[in-house]
Amino acid sequence: MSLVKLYDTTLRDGTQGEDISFLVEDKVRIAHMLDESGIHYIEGGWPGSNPKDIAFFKDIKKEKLHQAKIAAFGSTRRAKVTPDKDQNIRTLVQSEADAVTIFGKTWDFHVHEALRISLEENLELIYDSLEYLKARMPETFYDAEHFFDGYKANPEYALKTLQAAQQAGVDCIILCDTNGGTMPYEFPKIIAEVKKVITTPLGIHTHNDGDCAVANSIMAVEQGIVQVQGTINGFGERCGNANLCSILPALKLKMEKECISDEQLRHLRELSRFVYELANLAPNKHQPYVGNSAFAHKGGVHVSAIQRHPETYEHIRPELVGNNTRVLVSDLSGRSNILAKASEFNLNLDSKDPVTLEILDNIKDMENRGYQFEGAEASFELLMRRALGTHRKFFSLSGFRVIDEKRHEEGQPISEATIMVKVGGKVEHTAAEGTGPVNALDNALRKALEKFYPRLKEVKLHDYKVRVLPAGQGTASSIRVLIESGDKESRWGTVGVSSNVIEASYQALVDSIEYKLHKEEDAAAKK
Ligand SMILES: CC(=O)SCCNC(=O)CCNC(=O)[C@H](O)C(C)(C)COP(=O)(O)OP(=O)(O)OC[C@H]1O[C@@H](n2cnc3c(N)ncnc32)[C@H](O)[C@@H]1OP(=O)(O)O
Ligand SMILES: CC(=O)C(=O)O
Repeated sequence: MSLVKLYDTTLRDGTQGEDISFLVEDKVRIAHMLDESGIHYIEGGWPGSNPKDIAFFKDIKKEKLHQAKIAAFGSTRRAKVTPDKDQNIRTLVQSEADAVTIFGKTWDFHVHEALRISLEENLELIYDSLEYLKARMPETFYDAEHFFDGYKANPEYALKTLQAAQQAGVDCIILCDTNGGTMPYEFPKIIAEVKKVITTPLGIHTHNDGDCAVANSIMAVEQGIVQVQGTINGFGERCGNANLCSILPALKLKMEKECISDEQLRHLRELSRFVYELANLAPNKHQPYVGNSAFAHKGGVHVSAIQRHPETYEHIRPELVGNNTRVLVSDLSGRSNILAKASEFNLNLDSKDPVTLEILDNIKDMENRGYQFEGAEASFELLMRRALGTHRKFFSLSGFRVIDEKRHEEGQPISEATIMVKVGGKVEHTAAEGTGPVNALDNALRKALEKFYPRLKEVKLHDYKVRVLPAGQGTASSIRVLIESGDKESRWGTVGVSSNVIEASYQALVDSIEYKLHKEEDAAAKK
């Protein structure tokens, strides 16, 4: 197995992505996580850009990392100054990073248009910036910006820029697909031409504008490239950078390259979610390898087959990257989906039991009426319990009333709910206010029930989604409400459907409460 060095630029190029920003403390936490995950180089930022990035390099010096090296990023010197006078180059040296990476121009068009200097002057910029840094930094890398576009426009000049970097003695020359439009089939020929004149180790840095960043990085590794740059979750400028969460398992599991350990790979999903969390973004559920849907099976035929052998519809074992197989329930289900779910919920169900078919028919009918169980597994579990006769009715509703009152044109409406419930023969009548009618109803219902079931206090409402179902009846359309609730241990989803948004919300709220009460009862029975 040959070694591929991983170079993460989440903290630099990743933050060039729209909506991505990290505090210095977040950057330090992410750096620790990347270090534990076996990443060899962590590009922490551009110290010549802003005080936050300078602070990162200062703070990270105080931290103990296991093996990762910290790299500082910048550009070649400005045209009219020598490296020792160039503020950007000086801050790179002052960062005291373990490695430095600077980008320079490869594409003659960029030299003319962006720098507005001669081609010869650009070669001088590259050479003497790198020579200066090489003498002062432990390791020096050169990002050949727009290498592939530059090569296609003027191969002779593009190679001359790489030669200037090689003459300055850099440790690695990184070929960048900066505009992200190069196609995988272009890589073998271009890299073979580079290797004819460049003996310095080569790296790859790709962007995802043509949706080929991961494929292009893999092609480059196939051509003998030894450093792969990318970001966690593919964060980065425009459409993002090459996604290391896809490249890592590809290198390890498909190409058998030495890069990180099996144990580190098993934490890949955790790493992905940690970075989403600190970026304050919802994880992409369809993300390959690490997303919630990456190993989620919906079609009945698929579910039947994976139960016989997982490899029928899974390209790797999900556990290898810290993920797991999921079975979804919908109108595309067959008996296998129902049986898999029953076993997941510890419910006894046999494939020959007529209840299995009854549940399946019920789901298909309900999905036709607008219910959706994919995001509402708790409602589905309750539906199964009802069919199996193991559902317990913890309370019954005697009635509720919700009032929304707006007293002035400019004033906020006031919402109030009253509810009457019966619990074991006792009647409870409560009222509560809320920030809206559904919140008021939720507050009143909990207030009434918490007296009997105090552990309901632990339940928090995490998400509330309303979807108008496409029946074309305007404000008289059917409404689907999906609620996500949770306690200290877990989260669960419930669903309600009605032409009345309050009724749809009530159904989803009641399912959420009943699910929690069943969960508590089952846990108590186990003890
Ligand atoms: C492909 C990449 O992702 S490269 C990284 C891009 N990332 C960023 O730009 C984020 C951080 N950038 C910044 O904070 C700012 O742009 C700074 C501090 C670096 C520079 O700010 P300013 O001095 O105001 O310049 P500005 O942002 O307008 O950039 C244009 C300048 O960069 C120069 N420049 C661009 N690329 C290079 C290069 N490779 N080498 C030297 N100079 C360069 C241009 O010639 C121009 O200088 P001029 O105005 O003197 O002609
Ligand atoms: C250097 C860099 O980030 C790029 O070329 O995309």
